[in-house]
Amino acid sequence: MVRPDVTPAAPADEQPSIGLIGMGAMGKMYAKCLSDAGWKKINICDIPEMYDSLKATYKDFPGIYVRSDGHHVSRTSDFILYSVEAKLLDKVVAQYGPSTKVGAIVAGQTSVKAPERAAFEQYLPEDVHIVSCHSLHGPNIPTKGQPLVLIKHRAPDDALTLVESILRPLQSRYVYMSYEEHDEVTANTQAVTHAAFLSMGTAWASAALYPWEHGYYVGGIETVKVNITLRIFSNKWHVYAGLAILNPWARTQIKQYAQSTTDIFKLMLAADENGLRKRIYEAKKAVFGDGRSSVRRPILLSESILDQFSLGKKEPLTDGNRPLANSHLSLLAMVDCWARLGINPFKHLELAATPIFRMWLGGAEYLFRSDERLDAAIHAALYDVSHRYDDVEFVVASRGWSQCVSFGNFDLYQSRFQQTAAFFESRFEEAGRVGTEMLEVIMDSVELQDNGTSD
Ligand SMILES: NC(=O)C1=CN([C@@H]2O[C@H](COP(=O)(O)OP(=O)(O)OC[C@H]3O[C@@H](n4cnc5c(N)ncnc54)[C@H](OP(=O)(O)O)[C@@H]3O)[C@@H](O)[C@H]2O)C=CC1
Ligand SMILES: O=C(O)C(=O)Cc1ccc(O)cc1
Repeated sequence: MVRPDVTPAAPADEQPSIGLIGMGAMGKMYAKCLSDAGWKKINICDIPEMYDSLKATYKDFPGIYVRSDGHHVSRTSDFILYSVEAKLLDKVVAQYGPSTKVGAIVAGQTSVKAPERAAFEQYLPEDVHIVSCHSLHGPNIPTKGQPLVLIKHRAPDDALTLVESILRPLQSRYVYMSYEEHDEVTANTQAVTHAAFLSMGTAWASAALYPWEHGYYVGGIETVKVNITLRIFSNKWHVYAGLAILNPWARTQIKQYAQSTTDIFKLMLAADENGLRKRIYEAKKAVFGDGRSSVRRPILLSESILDQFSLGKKEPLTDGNRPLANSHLSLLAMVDCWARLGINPFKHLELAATPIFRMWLGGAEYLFRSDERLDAAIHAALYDVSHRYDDVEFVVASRGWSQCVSFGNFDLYQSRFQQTAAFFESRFEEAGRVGTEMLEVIMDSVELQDNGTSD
């Protein structure tokens, strides 16, 4: 029996055997980190066709054993983590779940938990435990300090302690939730945030416009929009499709985002200044408070920091000596959507924010905390038509993504995603590098603030 508080310093015969099924981006990240830390019995597999290439990749990794399939991994491991596509999970667990070793603990890395829970409950034998997890960040972000959700679903306390011990080398911050809480929170944070960036990408691709090349989307929060959009489209489509389509809460959030976008755009077209100001300022009050009592320190995105990460080599277009105003429809709609759904994004920020959600909330806060900036956006939305072409594409794109998610259509999602991704593909390498640097610098500056050392 393995001690629940075991560490990688323990002799190999006292260590738990760890099983990783699915050796894509996330499986690889976990294998490397756990092996580097000194866990000595890590069984891995992907689909059988990948066996030889996995053997070659891991030949020099101490403690990593490539197995022929998930049956072998399941039969030999005390802790088994499935890191496969959400849509395939049911099939994969149906196949290998019944082979799980008696008394083992099973987890899933799946970004959406409703189908994972159903598959585990249906196919795992009664004599195995379920303690699931979810790293709330992509595979290219350092794991240290990032939220790692742990879900003790069907297990004694000791099983949770053992999972904590096994995953401790990631140095992530454990966040404890139930399966239901997980899906509600990630619908509020990830799914609706992705809807905004997917819509921006599709809008720019539909307009055949590389946003950083024309001086409009250069510098400040425009840099966040461009870099995160490209980051999302360079990731795997199935990650975003799964967490939006299979999450029972997500379609409501994404639908409201598209509705907020449309409603605001109608007020813009009607040049209804009173109506638009009222709606935006009510949303601001609901999400950011009345400005008199600041309950928390702002995220503080700094223009000077963000400017360093712009993909655009052009100077931003200006109006006199100010940067050209943008309606920031995507951000106005985001805050309106949070307000209408009664979502408090700051509650999620403290508990379970992904780096992308943190950046997006930072962008919203940057715009909404300053009445001067917000008024400039409202004024541009009503009277400056230079962004109208982009805004109309954005409305169409956001409704298209919402429909695609509510139809639950994976094929349509894949086509939409890949079509837009193809438009941006030539810049993925640069955008990935610059985007990672940007996220790291912003996360470091947040850490400094949290430690009270930024002043
Ligand atoms: N990427 C991200 O940013 C994050 C992803 N996640 C979640 O983690 C999970 C994995 O994502 P990610 O690693 O990015 O995706 P990948 O597509 O990179 O990896 C999934 C892997 O599982 C393999 N697989 C499929 N079927 C089987 C099987 N029967 N036996 C063994 N392996 C199989 C796939 O093979 P094949 O390609 O041939 O299908 C693929 O190599 C998903 O559920 C995702 O939602 C969670 C946090 C962040
Ligand atoms: O940070 C984000 O929202 C990302 O896009 C990366 C990501 C994708 C899927 C997850 O389950 C967790 C993180």
